[in-house]
Amino acid sequence: MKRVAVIGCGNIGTEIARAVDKGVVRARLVALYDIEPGRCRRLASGLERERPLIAESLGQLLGQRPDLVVEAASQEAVRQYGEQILKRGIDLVVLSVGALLDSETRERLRGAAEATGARIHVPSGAVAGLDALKSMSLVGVDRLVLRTRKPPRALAGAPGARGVDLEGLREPRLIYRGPASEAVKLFPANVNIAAALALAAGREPLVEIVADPTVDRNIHEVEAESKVSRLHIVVENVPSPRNPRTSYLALLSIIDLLRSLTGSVYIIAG
Ligand SMILES: NC(=O)C1=CN([C@@H]2O[C@H](COP(=O)(O)OP(=O)(O)OC[C@H]3O[C@@H](n4cnc5c(N)ncnc54)[C@H](OP(=O)(O)O)[C@@H]3O)[C@@H](O)[C@H]2O)C=CC1
Ligand SMILES: O=C([O-])CC(=O)C(=O)O
Repeated sequence: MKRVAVIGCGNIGTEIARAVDKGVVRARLVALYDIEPGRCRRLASGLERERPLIAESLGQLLGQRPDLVVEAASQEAVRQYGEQILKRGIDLVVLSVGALLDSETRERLRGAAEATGARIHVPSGAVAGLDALKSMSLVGVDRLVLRTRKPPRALAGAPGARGVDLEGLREPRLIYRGPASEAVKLFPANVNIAAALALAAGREPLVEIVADPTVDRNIHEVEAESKVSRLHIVVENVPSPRNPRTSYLALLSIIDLLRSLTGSVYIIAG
């Protein structure tokens, strides 16, 4: 069985650990790491099958010889640890995909991966259509737009929503319009999918974010045009139970990716 280690013991790290513990992902969970080790201890205490090492550093985590490391922490964590993991020849699943829109970080990680043959994996998250976008990118995507509509509480705390009276909103309000590379800095926990779209399409989407008190779902609309196809996809997602920012579909897409990477049947669809 593949050996998996997780960086970040918050919402998503917890879901991943539980999925491994329950056998939904057939792998061994060998190490956990977080800035705050107490979070890893709490998480590990709820696991039944195997107690992973609570690492005090990245070095200790890598000492457990993982085949795969999942970053479920922050864009900063991708910048801090990504290169060292890949340089050891270990595959990396990046959830804070926004970090990869910074060209310096992306090229550093790409260089490390190419040097060792390790791979960087990005989940499809809360959207669909990455498969078609990747195909369209072979002839060039001429236009790409992501319109994200979330209930105000899902946007609370984002640097880009500072100064907006989210609680007082009675009607939908456009609170951001601009390039994906800026959107992922201003809304780091809300539009990682903008980065996944950019990587698939080979160009940045224009991102619009609407705080909408009339909806209870996270809605993502993708429009793309190339000379071979026009794409229009709308995904209406139920928020995940523990974190309204994250769509439940995004959690499932991460579990599904891990099942593909650790199992013997590999269906490539994203
Ligand atoms: N690709 C996708 O589809 C999606 C990706 N995401 C992204 O995944 C990441 C995890 O999300 P989520 O689980 O909800 O976040 P949480 O905040 O619940 O958990 C993240 C944990 O990682 C810790 N952490 C942050 N930075 C570091 C670091 N440099 N080194 C070690 N630990 C660190 C945090 O500590 P502290 O709180 O002290 O910072 C926290 O305990 C986020 O970046 C989020 O934006 C989210 C949804 C969908
Ligand atoms: O889950 C969602 O709706 C999208 C999201 O938070 C992200 O991509 O960061």
